[in-house]
Amino acid sequence: MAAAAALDLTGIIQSSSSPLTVRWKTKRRSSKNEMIYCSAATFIAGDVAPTATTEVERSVVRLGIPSKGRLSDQTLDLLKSCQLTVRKPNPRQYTADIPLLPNLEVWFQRPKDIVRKLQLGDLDLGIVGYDIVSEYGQENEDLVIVHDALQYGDCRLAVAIPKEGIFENINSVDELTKMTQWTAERPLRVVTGFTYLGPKFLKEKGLKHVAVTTADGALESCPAMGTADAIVDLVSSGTTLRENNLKEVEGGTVLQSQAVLVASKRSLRSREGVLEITHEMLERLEAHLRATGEIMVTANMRGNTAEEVAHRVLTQTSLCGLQGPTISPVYCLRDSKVKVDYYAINIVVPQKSLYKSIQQLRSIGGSGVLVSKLTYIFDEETPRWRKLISQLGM
Ligand SMILES: Nc1ncnc2c1ncn2[C@@H]1O[C@H](COP(=O)(O)OP(=O)(O)OP(=O)(O)O)[C@@H](O)[C@H]1O
Ligand SMILES: O=P(O)(O)OC[C@H]1O[C@H](OP(=O)(O)OP(=O)(O)O)[C@H](O)[C@@H]1O
Ligand SMILES: [Mg+2]
Repeated sequence: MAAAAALDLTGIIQSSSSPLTVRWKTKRRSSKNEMIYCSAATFIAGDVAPTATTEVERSVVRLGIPSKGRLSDQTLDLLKSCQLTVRKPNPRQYTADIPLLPNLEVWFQRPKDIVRKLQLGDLDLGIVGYDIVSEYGQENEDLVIVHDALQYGDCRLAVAIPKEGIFENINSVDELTKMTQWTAERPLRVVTGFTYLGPKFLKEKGLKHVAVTTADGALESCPAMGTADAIVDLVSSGTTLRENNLKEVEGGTVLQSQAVLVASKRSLRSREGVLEITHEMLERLEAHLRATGEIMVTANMRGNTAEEVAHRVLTQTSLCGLQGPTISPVYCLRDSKVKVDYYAINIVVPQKSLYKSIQQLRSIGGSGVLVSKLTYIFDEETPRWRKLISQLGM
């Protein structure tokens, strides 16, 4: 349900042949009375999907990242871990750059505006929650998920109802659908910030008499206030639901979400440099995320041959590495002769089994154990890149 909007033209910035390009702002009648600004020609009323507009001439590639909220710092941290540190001259500035990617501009935007601006052609790439891509992208064919699992911002969009009262014995969407008290006159009142996904899901589940309203935050308080019967909101740990006497219902998960890298197919196909930057970002993100939680262990071990040492190592369950251990001779000079008494072992092990690995190394004669963090693990060409290329028809 789109919020009502009042159009307020603030000044014509370009008026060439056609179409007319204007700068405008709308004031949404939402609970926060938020202002939405956009530099494009098409007017977006409330949450209606934007349509393509005249694009601003530019040669740089643009990446949108969240300007605030929980994803903002985590996105900057992730990019930094991939050596893609964002350099922002001052906190109130909305643009920044990444020294390693000179042809890229970083724009700090609200998550929903990132998705809108991707569709308008004002951004080429964005990092936001999958929930926001789904809600504001509304299955737009131009949007493509480049990396679907950046491993932060984990949550799900779910239906929740009060634990007690008329819902005491209702524990699934099926049971909710079968409740007889919802009628055209007294529908199930659902409050949600997801006014596209929420109603669509409830309709697909067969709920007939539903009245959806929207609010921007603290939705969990609505049932207790008496302003809604149920909510469709993001759930992560479940604490907010629990603290507000609400419960999720079985079969009530609308979608699972985490931070994703999303792009405009149009940009990838036709804007110079977008595909190359996307490839580099994807490679770095994948290699970094692959390395997260893994560590490199190096140890010395006495032995007669590399094979003999390898045999000892490979009999231990926590010492098998990614593809097996790398074992190399350690040379020393004895009686003017080059000898090999020790072998160096390099293995990548999961961080969570570090102590077990050290114990196993010691048990087979390992000493001088060094442990180092890994920045990247680059595999062969990533399946995500191949998938993207095929989605682009390239
Ligand atoms: N409790 C949560 N745990 C993990 N991720 C979450 C949680 N709530 C939301 N998210 C994810 O983080 C994104 C941003 O949420 P966040 O609440 O930080 O920003 P916002 O709702 O846009 O801003 P605000 O709440 O300040 O208005 C969401 O779109 C979702 O993908
Ligand atoms: O399951 P939990 O771990 O308790 O997290 C869920 C809560 O997190 C989000 O709210 P947020 O903190 O962003 O506040 P907001 O409603 O103001 O956006 C979401 O809207 C839920 O209210
Ligand atoms: Mg929030």
